[in-house]
Amino acid sequence: MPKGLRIHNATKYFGEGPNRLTALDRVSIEVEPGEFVAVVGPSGSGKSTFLSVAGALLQASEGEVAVNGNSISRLSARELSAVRLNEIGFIMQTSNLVPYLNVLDQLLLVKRMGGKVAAADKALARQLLEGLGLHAMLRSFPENLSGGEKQRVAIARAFVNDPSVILADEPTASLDTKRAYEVVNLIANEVKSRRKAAIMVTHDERMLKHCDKVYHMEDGRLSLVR
Ligand SMILES: Nc1ncnc2c1ncn2[C@@H]1O[C@H](COP(=O)(O)OP(=O)(O)OP(=O)(O)O)[C@@H](O)[C@H]1O
Repeated sequence: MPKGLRIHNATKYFGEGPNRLTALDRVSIEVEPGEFVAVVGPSGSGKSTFLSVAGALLQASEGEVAVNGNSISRLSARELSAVRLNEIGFIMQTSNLVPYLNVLDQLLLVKRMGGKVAAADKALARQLLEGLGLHAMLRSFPENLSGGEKQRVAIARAFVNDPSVILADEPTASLDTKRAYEVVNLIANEVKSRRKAAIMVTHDERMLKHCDKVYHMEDGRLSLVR
């Protein structure tokens, strides 16, 4: 099966019987390694549900999801958790850094969740942080970082397990325009150079120029805009 992210006819229902709501309606998408796609759409259209299904946080009610060539549609909760740790990097609206860990340790914490931290892990963590312009801040704590710097740490953290897929949910929501451009540009650069399949949900049309494709979500249906 091809690498990257493949979703075929994914439908997600919430509730049952007459209260059943179709949050995702036969959604299909293929994102290749090195491809950065955006998903835009109104509030309540299903974007968060879509990212949750793509990121193994929620199972689709129907349809197929494959990550890095492996179907995740029939995995146990434990197996899904391993997929999330090893194959998916999440970047959220706010950086969600651990207040009492310095910048380097924010990344090493993720490595520790997967087992022992090797010298190569530390080297990758440093390389990512330095590539994102944080070389002078490896020992800084979150309280001493600006919003843009915190979000750059969150980007590095998403890449540190070398996942196949990067999912970003409104990563610029808490930033001013200049910082927002910087952050999206940095995500795009890392996605390209490290060959990740990446999806960004955004309300901000100005960020779309960094993306290879743009999809629109409406009433749980996904369509290609460009
Ligand atoms: N856990 C849930 N249980 C029941 N309904 C849900 C659940 N999660 C989402 N929904 C419903 O599914 C639909 C899609 O919601 P979703 O959060 O995916 O939209 P969204 O496009 O991300 O919205 P926003 O931009 O406001 O975050 C909405 O009608 C929402 O109320």
